[in-house]
Amino acid sequence: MTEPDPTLRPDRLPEDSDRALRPQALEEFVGQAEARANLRVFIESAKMRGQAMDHTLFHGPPGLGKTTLAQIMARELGVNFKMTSGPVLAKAGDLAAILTNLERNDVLFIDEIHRMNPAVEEVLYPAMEDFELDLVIGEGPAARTVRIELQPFTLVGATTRLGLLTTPLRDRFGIPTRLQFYTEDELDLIVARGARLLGIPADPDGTREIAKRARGTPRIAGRLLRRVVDFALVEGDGRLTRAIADRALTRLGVDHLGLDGADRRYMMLMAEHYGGGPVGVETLSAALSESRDAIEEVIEPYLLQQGLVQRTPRGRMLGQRAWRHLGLDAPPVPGAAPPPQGELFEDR
Ligand SMILES: Nc1ncnc2c1ncn2[C@@H]1O[C@H](COP(=O)(O)OP(=O)(O)OP(=O)(O)O)[C@@H](O)[C@H]1O
Ligand SMILES: [Mg+2]
Repeated sequence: MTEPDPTLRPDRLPEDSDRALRPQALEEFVGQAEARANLRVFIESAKMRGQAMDHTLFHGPPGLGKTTLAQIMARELGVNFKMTSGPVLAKAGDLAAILTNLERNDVLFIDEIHRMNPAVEEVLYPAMEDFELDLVIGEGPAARTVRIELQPFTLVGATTRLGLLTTPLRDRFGIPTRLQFYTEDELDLIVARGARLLGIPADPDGTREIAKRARGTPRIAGRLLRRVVDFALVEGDGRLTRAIADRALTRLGVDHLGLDGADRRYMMLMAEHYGGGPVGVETLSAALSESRDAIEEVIEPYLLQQGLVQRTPRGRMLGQRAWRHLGLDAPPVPGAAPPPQGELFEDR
């Protein structure tokens, strides 16, 4: 089985740390209109009050802008941005050290907050609630607790798996914000902006072609843009046209819905081996040699959003649209009316 091209997956790659395409201000951030409008109000209000903004949780599939929004928040609030992640905070002391070093109203960003060690999470509760830290000094009978006052701060958490957050942690976020997949129009704006920043002239139907095939995800849009620019420079005349975009994306294995090899393998497996389902995620995971997490976090959210796959209590099912996309006939549903198109008693 060939490995999927990492360009096409929303997972993080080193090239994402390239700041060129990352929006720096809320004004520049395209899409997520509702979240953006609300954040604007909460940021302005915190500034007017001179207080730390309420703790904010961003959740949603990878590559939709959680980290970007956290950085923008700090910049708009005019405070420092400190960043860490759940798996990195091994001991309670690691988090305590970070918290005691925060300045007034700073933003502390904890990525993958669902992967925090429970002992570390306990430290976070009083810190979030009362800006206090309870530290245990010494061991055994001599151990005592000291309370340390912290500067007020804003915790910004990010997670791709809201369901894995403990209830007490989730309840301590005043501003939970779900990020949605982007529309084609929004991605078109993002790609056009990216082309401008990369200094490449672009036709409107060239950027549109990338937007259509970016799987609703700005991170993928940015990567596809870079690859199309490579083709435009080497095989075209340096202009991002629809023809160049189509040729580049087809060469990368991105189909016209933006699905890549891993998406199609997932759908084909369901169609050919399980009659379209229902089939359990563990079974799919074993058959595809993909981790269950990768299937649930990376592959499925977009397929679900597009109505290509459905989640049922008995497992995953292929939608009608997926059968059509794969160019296959869906099996007849027992007891259902025959399909409207074609002859009623057509001999098949
Ligand atoms: N609204 C947007 N407009 C333009 N570019 C965006 C937007 N949102 C995200 N991006 C770009 O997409 C890339 C991914 O964004 P980001 O790293 O913030 O995603 P994420 O949600 O934190 O992903 P992960 O779950 O993997 O951490 C970044 O390079 C950023 O420049
Ligand atoms: Mg991130």
